[in-house]
Amino acid sequence: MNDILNQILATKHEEVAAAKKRMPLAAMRADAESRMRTRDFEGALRAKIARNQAAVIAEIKKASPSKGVLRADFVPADIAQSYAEGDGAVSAACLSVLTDTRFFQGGVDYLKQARASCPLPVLRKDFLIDPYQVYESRAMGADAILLITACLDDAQLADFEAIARSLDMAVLVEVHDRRELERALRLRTPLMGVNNRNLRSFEVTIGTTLDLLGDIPPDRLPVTESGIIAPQDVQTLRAAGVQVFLVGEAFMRADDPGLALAKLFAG
Ligand SMILES: O=P(O)(O)OC[C@@H](O)[C@@H](O)c1c[nH]c2ccccc12
Repeated sequence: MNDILNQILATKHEEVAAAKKRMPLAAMRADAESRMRTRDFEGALRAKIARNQAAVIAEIKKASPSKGVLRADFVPADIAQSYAEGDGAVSAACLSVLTDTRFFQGGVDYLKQARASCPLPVLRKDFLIDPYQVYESRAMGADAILLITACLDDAQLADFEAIARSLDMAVLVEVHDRRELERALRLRTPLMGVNNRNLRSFEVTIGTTLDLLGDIPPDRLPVTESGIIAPQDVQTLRAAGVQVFLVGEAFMRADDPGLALAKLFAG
């Protein structure tokens, strides 16, 4: 069971313990609660959908444990601007920024820089295992957080969601199979992320989304995550009714990430 997810989670527990020593929970909470209003993450997705466009959550990710470094020339502010501009009528609805340093070479400053350089709502992409990190997410400026069902029990999911809501942040809940989906559906958030990548084996197939789609009730918004590389992937998923896409690698490997986004989602 010493798979990559377990290694990541063990590291997170150490990181959170250290962070609490630097800045105790009460102070972090006060910082989070003093922040200005969030940008409307769900609203930005729905605005694209209302215009009959795909709603793209464009990711800023330097590296990943499965692929190594994806982008050597990594300037988060430039990438964020490129995503926000897109090309012609096609641009990102929201951003996702990796803040994990150890496994994804991300960082808190990257999220701040990306958010400051464009008007888009920003998801903090990390492995949240402690309520402290929910406050920390808002304190660093995040408009939304990711909750990974595989990393959390039911009580934690509900608790973290409640804290996020109290801070006006959106919640993207991530699942990989039917059992996890059932648990995720007990939450209030409509944003149901289906990760096409198995976080334990790294196997990727958009079949995961196609498989689970029928079990997501119409009052929820399915978000397909990972492994969307080719226009054919987008066409297949759109034909099945998917409207929200979380894409990283395909854009990170391109010279101009916003142009790559526009090309992948053209037509
Ligand atoms: O780079 P890709 O294959 O387009 O995938 C993006 C995103 O879905 C992926 O980074 C991701 C999905 N869930 C996660 C949880 C933690 C870290 C990363 C992720």
